[in-house]
Amino acid sequence: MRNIPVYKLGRLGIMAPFKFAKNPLHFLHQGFDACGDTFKMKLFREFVVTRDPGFFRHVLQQHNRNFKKGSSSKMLRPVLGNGLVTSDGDFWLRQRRLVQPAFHRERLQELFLAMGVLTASFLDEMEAARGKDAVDIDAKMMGITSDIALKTLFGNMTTEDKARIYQQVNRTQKYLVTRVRKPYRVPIMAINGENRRFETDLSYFNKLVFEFIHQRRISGERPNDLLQLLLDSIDEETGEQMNDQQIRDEAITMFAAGHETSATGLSWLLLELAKQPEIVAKIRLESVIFDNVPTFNQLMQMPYTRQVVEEGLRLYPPAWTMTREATVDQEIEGFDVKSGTSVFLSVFELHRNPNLWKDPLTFDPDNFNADNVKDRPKFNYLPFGAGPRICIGQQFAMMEMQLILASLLKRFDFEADPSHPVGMHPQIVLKSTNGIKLFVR
Ligand code: HEM
Repeated sequence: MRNIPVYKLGRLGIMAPFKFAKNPLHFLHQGFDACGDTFKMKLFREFVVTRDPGFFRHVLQQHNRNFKKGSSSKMLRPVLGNGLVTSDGDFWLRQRRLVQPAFHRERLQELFLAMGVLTASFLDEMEAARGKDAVDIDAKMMGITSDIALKTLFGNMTTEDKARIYQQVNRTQKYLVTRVRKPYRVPIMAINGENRRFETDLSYFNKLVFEFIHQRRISGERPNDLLQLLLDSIDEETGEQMNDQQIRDEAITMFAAGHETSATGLSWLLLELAKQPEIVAKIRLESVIFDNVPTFNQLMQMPYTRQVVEEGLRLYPPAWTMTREATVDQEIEGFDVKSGTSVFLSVFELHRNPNLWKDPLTFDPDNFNADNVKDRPKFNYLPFGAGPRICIGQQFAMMEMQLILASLLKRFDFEADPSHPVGMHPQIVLKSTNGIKLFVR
């Protein structure tokens, strides 16, 4: 068996956690440059970091039972509870069986109607920005995708509650990421009010969600949204249903997993397309079949738009990393991996791995034309993960991103703001440093 190359952090190793916290993408990239597609490094504790598709296959699919979610999910548990993203083992399997039917194709087609209505009014909102100062496109995308997530999950909600949720989600994410990336700040957070604010945000959010569940149970109404599907779902084997706490955990998990990911993916795409008029022209050619926003069937007739979204998720994968913890000693791709090892699967680097992609840094939707897709091994491209824990909302997200992208580009031109440089700033999802600003024309 081979030894895993060690990423030597040198005499400045003591600074490594700070360097990692400041720019994790650059830090890891240097590791791959120095060691190849898999390496070991010690950052508070030992990690195996990889961009080797064989490793992804082993961990996510072939031997997925040899791993658990590990410390990454512990960080999210205070907010997501024991929902699909954070649970493991039999409990996870049972929940997955209960939630899966909510994402069947016919259900999604029904949810698509709500997405279309919200996208149409979003276009009118964007109209107000035409010809004015550059807009914060991240904020706009978070606005529409959280509107869609809240509507498809809970039905109607007041504007005030929506605005508060939006603000709290941002704060909560920063809080959780800081605790993991900068553990030296944890004691400060206990005294500077950050812990207290987090608790207050969370209890407001919980109260709101439990109230939604309660109201729905007593109202006798049965709207077509995800909350209703969660309330109705029955485990076929045991006949059991979810209690309020489980429904709360799954609903918040879907909200958390399901809107910032799509929003970030769309923001990066719009920034990229602001530099790619030929690609925009091709999307517009496909868009002649609809007027304002496409129907579900029209969207299915727009393969190039789909390719553009897929390429966006390659170069800017919102879920830029997945982590697991080995639960047994094992051999992975010839390497000896001990039980308890944390494995850091870098989706970002997998998608830019020069050994797997021709011109990996060039935005090229033809990477996803039928011929190229046919010839590509499945584990070279994993924006939604793989194996039993593959993203449950994959189809929902693809539909949503194509719908919003095609509708926006049909009506508007976007232009980057040269006075606002953009860098990548990975948090739980691959955010930008200071937001993305675009002129709307
Ligand atoms: C562009 C948008 C999205 C991306 C890139 C994305 C990516 C991912 C990835 C990579 C995973 C696997 C994580 C792992 O194995 O550790 C995942 C899991 C998950 N995603 Fe998504 N996701 C997106 C949208 C959504 C949406 C719209 C929903 C729900 C409405 C959703 C709900 C979930 C859930 C519940 C899981 C956990 C599944 C399980 O462990 O059984 N995601 N997602």
